[in-house]
Amino acid sequence: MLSVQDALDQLLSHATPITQADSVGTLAAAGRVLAESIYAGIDVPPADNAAMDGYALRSQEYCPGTPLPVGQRVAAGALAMPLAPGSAARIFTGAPLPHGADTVVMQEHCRVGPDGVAFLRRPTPGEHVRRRGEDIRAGSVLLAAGTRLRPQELAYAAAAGLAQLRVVRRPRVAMLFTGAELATPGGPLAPGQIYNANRYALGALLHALGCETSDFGIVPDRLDATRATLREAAAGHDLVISSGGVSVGEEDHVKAAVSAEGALEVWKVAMKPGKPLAFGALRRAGGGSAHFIGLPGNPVASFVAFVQFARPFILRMQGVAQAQQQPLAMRAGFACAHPDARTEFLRVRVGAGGLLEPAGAQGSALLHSLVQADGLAIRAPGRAIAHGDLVPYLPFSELLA
Ligand SMILES: Nc1nc2c(c(=O)[nH]1)N[C@H]1C(S)=C(S)[C@@H](COP(=O)(O)OP(=O)(O)OC[C@H]3O[C@@H](n4cnc5c(N)ncnc54)[C@H](O)[C@@H]3O)O[C@H]1N2
Ligand code: MOO
Repeated sequence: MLSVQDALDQLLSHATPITQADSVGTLAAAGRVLAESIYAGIDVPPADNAAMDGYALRSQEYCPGTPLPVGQRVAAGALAMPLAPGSAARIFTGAPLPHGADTVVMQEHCRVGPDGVAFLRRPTPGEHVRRRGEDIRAGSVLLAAGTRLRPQELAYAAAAGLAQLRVVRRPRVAMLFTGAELATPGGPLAPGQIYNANRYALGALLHALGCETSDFGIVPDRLDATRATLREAAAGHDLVISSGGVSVGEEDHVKAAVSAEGALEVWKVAMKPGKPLAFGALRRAGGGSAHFIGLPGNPVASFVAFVQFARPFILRMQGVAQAQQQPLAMRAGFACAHPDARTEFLRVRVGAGGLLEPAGAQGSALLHSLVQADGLAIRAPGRAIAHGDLVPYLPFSELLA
C-alpha cells in the first residue's frame, strides 16, 4: 500500500501546468490563479496622509496650553498647501498631510477656541500619519504567479490600480460515473438502484475550484461505449475524473477502457476511507493526453479522495505551489483507542470549547457523517488518539474558498 503522502507526491509530479491564460477584469478574477507575477506601478498610499480626523502640526511647535491658529482645512481627495510656520491644519482621515506637518492629533485630544486649536497631550512625531508607500512600494512584486486570488488579493491589486489580471485558463474537467445501480435524481428509482450522489459533491467541489465541467453522466455498461466516452472526454478536457469501479470487482469497464485508451495505475492508498485510487492518462487523437483520476464509488471515500488528491492536483495544474490543504492543530474531544495501519480521515465537528467530536457513524457509505461534520481529523497510521490530544484538522470551509 502507498502512504497518503507518497500517493499525493506521485500524483502532483504528473500535474502538467496549464499554459494558456485569460485577461479578466479584477472583479471577475476571484478564485482564479495568477498566470504571471504582478508589479506595483505606484506607491500606496501615494502620499503621507492622516489616519485620524483631527489637526496636523509640526510636533516641535507644540506648546502646552497654547493654541495654534488653524490655517487650512484639508479633506480626503483635496490638495494641501504647505503648513505655514506656527499654524495647524484641520485634517480628515485619508487627507494628504500638508508639507511641513509631521503629526496628527485626533480631535478628541484637541480643544478649539477663538485663538485656534490647543492640544491636550504632547504629540509624538509620526503619530497618526500613514506614510507614502507603507502598504505597497512602487516597483515591488505585488503578487507572485501562482497566487490564488481571494477577495483580499483582488483589493490589493485594485489598490495598486490594476483593472485587468492575467489568470490561468480555467481547468476543463470531465466527470463520469460508473455503476449499473445508479439513477439520476429527478427520475424514478427502479428496484436495486440508488441515486447518483457523487455527481453533486464532485460538481460543486469542481465549481468551487473554478473549473469548467462537463458531465458525461453514467457510463454505458459496454467496453466499446466506455472507450468512446473516454475519447470524447479526453479530447476537450485537461482532466477526466470518474467515480466508482476502481476496487477489485470486475463489474465496470472503466479500468479496462482507460488502459486501452492510454495508461492506468490502480493504487491501494493506506487511508480510510478512500483506499482504492486510479490514476492515468488518456491519449488524444491529435497528440497529447488528458489526465485521468478514478475516485472510489463509496460517497465518503469519493469525497475524501477528491479533497486529498484531486483538489491539490487541480490547484497544481493551475500553478499553485502550496496545493495541499494545510491542517490546523485542534484538540480531540474523543478517543480512538484501536487504530489500524491506515491514515484515517475522521469526520468531526467542532464542539463545545473548541474540541473536535465525531460527526456520526464513520462508514464510508454514510453521507450523514459528512453532512454533520465541519471537517476531517487525521489519525496517523497505527497511532491512537487520546482525549485532549492535538490532532491535525482540515476544515471544510476551505473547500469552498
Ligand atoms: N473485495 C474488496 N472489496 C472492496 C474493497 C477491497 O479492497 N476488496 N475495497 C472497498 C472500498 S475501501 C471501497 S471505497 C469500494 C470502492 O469501490 P469502487 O470504487 O469499485 O466503487 P463501486 O464498487 O462502484 O461502488 C462502491 C459503493 O459506492 C456506491 N456508489 C458508486 N457510485 C456512486 C455514486 N455515484 N453515488 C452514490 N453511490 C455510489 C456503490 O453503489 C457501492 O455501494 O470498494 C470496497 N470493496
Ligand atoms: O475507501 Mo473505502 O471507502 O476505505 O471504505
